[in-house]
Amino acid sequence: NGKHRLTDDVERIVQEHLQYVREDVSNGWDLIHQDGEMKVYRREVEENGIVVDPLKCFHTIKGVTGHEICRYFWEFQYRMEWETTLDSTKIIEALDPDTVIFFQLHKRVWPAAQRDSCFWSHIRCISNSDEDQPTWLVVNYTTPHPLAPIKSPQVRLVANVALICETIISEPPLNPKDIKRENIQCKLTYVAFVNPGGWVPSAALRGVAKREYPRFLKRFTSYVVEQTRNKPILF
Ligand SMILES: CCCc1ccc(-c2ccc(S(=O)(=O)CCO)cc2)cc1[C@H]1C[C@H]1c1ccccn1
Repeated sequence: NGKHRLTDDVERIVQEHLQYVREDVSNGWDLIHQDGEMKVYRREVEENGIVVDPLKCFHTIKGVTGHEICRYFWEFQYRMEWETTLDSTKIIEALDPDTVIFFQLHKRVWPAAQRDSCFWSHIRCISNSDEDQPTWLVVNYTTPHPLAPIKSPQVRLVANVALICETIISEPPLNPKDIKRENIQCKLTYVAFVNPGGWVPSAALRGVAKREYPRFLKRFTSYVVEQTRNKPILF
């Protein structure tokens, strides 16, 4: 794909996430939610009195591929179908076929001021030779943009989010064409570093995050299972 002004930034952040996704959550992370295969962990971190808790979620979803999960997460046209925490979303620039810039208005989290976000969103397939299936990922990373001016009373949040997916095929048939959805599953890791961009009562923000992240991940993954149920498998 074509080189653009953010090519180097995208490469650097993608590589950072590929390192970070391997770090285990044994020390310093609290398990804040578990629901079947979904496990949500959080570290309590404050920067200048602002809660910036990193979040890490592991989930295994039967019947879908990592490419399908990443595709529905990245594509603009599905966003408002699964995202319940947004007032609006739009693409303000396309940098290449796999990298676009979003501008989003987030629903107000009382008593905080309304947040908006502007981030590049990049989707990529990483073929790891030893594994049979490639890794698919999406990274959303805050960036300034002339078409997303910071306008009071909205507060610009700072987000660095990655969705990294592996596809597992159990009992692979001799002919890949015979693979059925009951033989595939996606193992996903979702990491979110969100700085609310201005002071929010820490207890309130921690409560919203503890409720909203599991809800959003459950809703999003269920949405992809529904949307792909009778469609050919996208590897
Ligand atoms: C005051 C700031 C609140 C707040 C704003 C925004 C976000 C947030 C940003 C980006 C992404 S995403 O995964 O990149 C999907 C893009 O649409 C998810 C969540 C999180 C919170 C924190 C509160 C947590 C939360 C988590 C999930 C959904 C909504 N809110």
